[in-house]
Amino acid sequence: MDQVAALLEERGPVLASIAVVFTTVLVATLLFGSNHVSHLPLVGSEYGSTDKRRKAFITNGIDFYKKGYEMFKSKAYRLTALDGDRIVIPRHLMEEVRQLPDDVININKAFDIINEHKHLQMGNPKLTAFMIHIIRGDLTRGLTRINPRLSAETDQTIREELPPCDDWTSVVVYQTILRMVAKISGAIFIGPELCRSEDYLNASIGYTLDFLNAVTKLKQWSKRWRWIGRYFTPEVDKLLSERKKAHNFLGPVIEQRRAAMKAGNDMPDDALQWMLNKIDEFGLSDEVLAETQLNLSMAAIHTTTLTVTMILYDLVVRPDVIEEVREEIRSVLAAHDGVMTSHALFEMKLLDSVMKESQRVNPGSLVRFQRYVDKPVTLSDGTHLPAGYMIETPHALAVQDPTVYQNPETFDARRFLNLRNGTTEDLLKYKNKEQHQFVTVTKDFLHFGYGRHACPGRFFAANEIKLILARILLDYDIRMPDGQTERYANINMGTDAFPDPTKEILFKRVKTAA
Ligand code: HEM
Repeated sequence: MDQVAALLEERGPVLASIAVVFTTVLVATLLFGSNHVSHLPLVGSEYGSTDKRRKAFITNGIDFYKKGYEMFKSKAYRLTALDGDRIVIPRHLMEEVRQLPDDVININKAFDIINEHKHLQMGNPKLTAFMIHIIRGDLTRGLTRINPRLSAETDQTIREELPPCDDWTSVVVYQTILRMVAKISGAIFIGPELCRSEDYLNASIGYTLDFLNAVTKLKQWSKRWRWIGRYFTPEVDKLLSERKKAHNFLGPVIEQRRAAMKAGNDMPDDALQWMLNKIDEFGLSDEVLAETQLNLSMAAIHTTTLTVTMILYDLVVRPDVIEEVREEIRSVLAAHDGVMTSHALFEMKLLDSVMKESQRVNPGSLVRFQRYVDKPVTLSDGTHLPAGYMIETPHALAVQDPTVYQNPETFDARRFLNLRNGTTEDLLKYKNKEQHQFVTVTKDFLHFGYGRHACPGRFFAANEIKLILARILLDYDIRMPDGQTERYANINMGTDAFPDPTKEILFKRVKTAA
């Protein structure tokens, strides 16, 4: 005892310092350690264990987000989704979060988790980087040059895909628009002949559906059993066999292009060629090139189709809006010698407003900006994001919040037009009112995501959507089937909402003066 007393007397200050440092490290680890999240409130805790919360999320997911939004508008919170705990980031922190580097919040790893890439043999980050490079550098930059072709393809495809419609004719909207979008996009992705082949259409349309089916079915297995569940999920085998078929179709197409290049022929101006021109620079094989084409279709075709279908469902129950939009299209075209140039499309500002309002009212997914936290980080308000967690933001709730947009429950065709030209009060107080355009991403409107990974295809999509809608509205009258006046309800699946793909509307060709 005496020895201990002597030691304490002699080394007391040193031991005390060690104790202070040890305690500080311990407290800091507990508070901000890589997996520490208890400072974030947990929505749904009343359901009990993680497994019970996960099950409750399957049926009440939307309520979880709504509750979290009401309770913690300006604070991050947690909830347990299908793949485990997620951290939901409030709108005001998005400006800060979007600037975090990719090695801190990672979109590719988020897609790996959301889309079950490991089990579906997908998710090559080099391929994704290559595809984004082509979309940004060749497709978007070339839009003004490409637009006349896109416009001609749109006119031709609408004539091909719609029946004659000499009298009122019923059309299944989603299916028809899907083929239109696949052909029109395909004309720019792979060329105007191949995009019309049924093999290409099957690959570009069917593959995405097979992929969505496989992911949905696989997710029904609990996360820890998916590696084995994959072998009992026929939808996964279907996806893999369809991928093989798509490669069998695309392989020879690529070989022919290579042979034509070697022979010094004039080469087409399409995404396949832009890819061939740059693939060596990226050190990728022709096999990966075929996969890149498939991924391009997956990113582009269904997203664009869902958007056009939603807009048509919104418009068909509002004949007065159709008339106003039509007037705008006619007067813009008159000022542009009847040609749908990129500038003419930009001038269709009411149409742009209708498109954005349709996205606001039908946000598709409740959440956006899904990222995987790869390295822990603490935000300026003290919110700690531990590594290994998924983060996201409740976009759908923000765009329907009366403090963000006035009378959010009303479909106001002119909402974004009036915000752009300053005739409505802008609750968001943007200095640059052009931020209310369809293609603009802001922390308040994340339909196309946000930050450096915001959808790179949105400029192409916006042009294509405007061209399709403008041509349909100019050449056809549309109306609901007899006796129906209500907009077709969306189908809710978990936290996503889709337009009903089975619904029909009536088309009749507008008689032009002889
Ligand atoms: C209206 C149609 C479309 C919608 C609603 C849409 C929506 C989105 C969203 C929400 C993201 C995630 C962004 C983020 O989390 O920050 C995204 C990413 C992406 N989109 Fe789109 N998209 C559309 C059309 C297209 C088209 C036409 C293309 C190709 C031409 C395309 C290519 C991509 C790619 C490659 C990414 C990944 C970007 C990255 O990882 O950096 N999208 N899109």
